Amino acid sequence: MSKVQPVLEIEDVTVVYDSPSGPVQAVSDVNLTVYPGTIVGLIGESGSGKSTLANAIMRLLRGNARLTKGQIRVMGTDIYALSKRELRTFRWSRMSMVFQSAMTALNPVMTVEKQIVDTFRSHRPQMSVKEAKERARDLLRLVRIDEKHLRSFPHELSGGMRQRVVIAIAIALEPQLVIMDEPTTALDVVVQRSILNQIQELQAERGFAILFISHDFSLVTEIASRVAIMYAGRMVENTEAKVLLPEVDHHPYTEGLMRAIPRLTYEDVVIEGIQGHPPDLIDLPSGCAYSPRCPYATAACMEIRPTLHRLSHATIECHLYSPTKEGDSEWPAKQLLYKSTT
Ligand SMILES: Nc1ncnc2c1ncn2[C@@H]1O[C@H](COP(=O)(O)OP(=O)(O)OP(=O)(O)O)[C@@H](O)[C@H]1O
Ligand code: NI
Repeated sequence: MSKVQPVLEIEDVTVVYDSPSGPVQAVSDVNLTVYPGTIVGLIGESGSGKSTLANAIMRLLRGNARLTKGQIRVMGTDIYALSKRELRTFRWSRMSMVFQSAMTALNPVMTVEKQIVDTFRSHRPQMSVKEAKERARDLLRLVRIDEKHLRSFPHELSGGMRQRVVIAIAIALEPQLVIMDEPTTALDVVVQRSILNQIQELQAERGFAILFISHDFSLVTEIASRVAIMYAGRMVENTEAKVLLPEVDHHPYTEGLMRAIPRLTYEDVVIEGIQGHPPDLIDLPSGCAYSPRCPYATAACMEIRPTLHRLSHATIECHLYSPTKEGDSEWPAKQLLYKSTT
């Protein structure tokens, strides 16, 4: 089998926000690879660094944000080695992003048609206005919006329609990678469902890869084949989605997220949240960032930062899965906890 070139390779990426109280470590030593035509989910609670990582990939870090370490390659190209001009052509034609709020992504004083036509014309100057208009009509049809809305302004559309327009613009130039940062969060459940189906259909038809960001665990496991889990700026686990089951070994944080999904019992809905709060990103603990909340944590976890351990179904950054800890009571062990609780 020949080696498939990944669409996205993130290597040891660290992003810091400078703040008056010190550097905020929003993303720390993150690694991630996305292959063509796949959907990778990125989850983690609010403030875990998901959007910061997305902006770093798109080279959209602004103001006090700095990429201090690492490399990001899209289709083999180092995004940070591109000139400004090269980056402009690269963005939207090779990689694009769907932001959470369609209102901020769209120009309020421009018709839908004009926005799509402009996207084509700015990247493909040789394309005639007539052809760009035809393409705009095709795109709207693709996202199932009546072509009469070509003449609509964003405020004349429903939230769901606006997000469909944003998705249409994101895939207009046929990029190989589309980053979707909470693309349906602002919408009600029914619209959310229909847009999600639409995203899956478009992806299957056009074959682009998606990095799908969400804090909704069940949504992500439904749409993605792999799931990357962030905690306090670190990617603590990268797993196949289909093995996200209670009986399979995962990071304790992933286990906590799984337990936090509402489950129907005979009488009631049981939601077991994760106790405690994420750490202060200005003053990260020296050991495992999750240790203060982790039911398995030992003194060693508080002091020594775990490294990534490769299991057959997942890569997990946790001392539980270190092969060298055996027989050493200093290190956490799952069996002990299971025994004590059953
Ligand atoms: N401009 C900024 N200056 C300082 N800190 C920032 C800035 N922007 C974000 N942060 C901090 O960086 C961390 C990561 O934020 P980020 O928005 O990437 O998280 P997120 O996982 O996308 O969260 P959410 O689910 O709420 O969108 C947070 O602690 C946030 O407070
Ligand atoms: Ni975010």
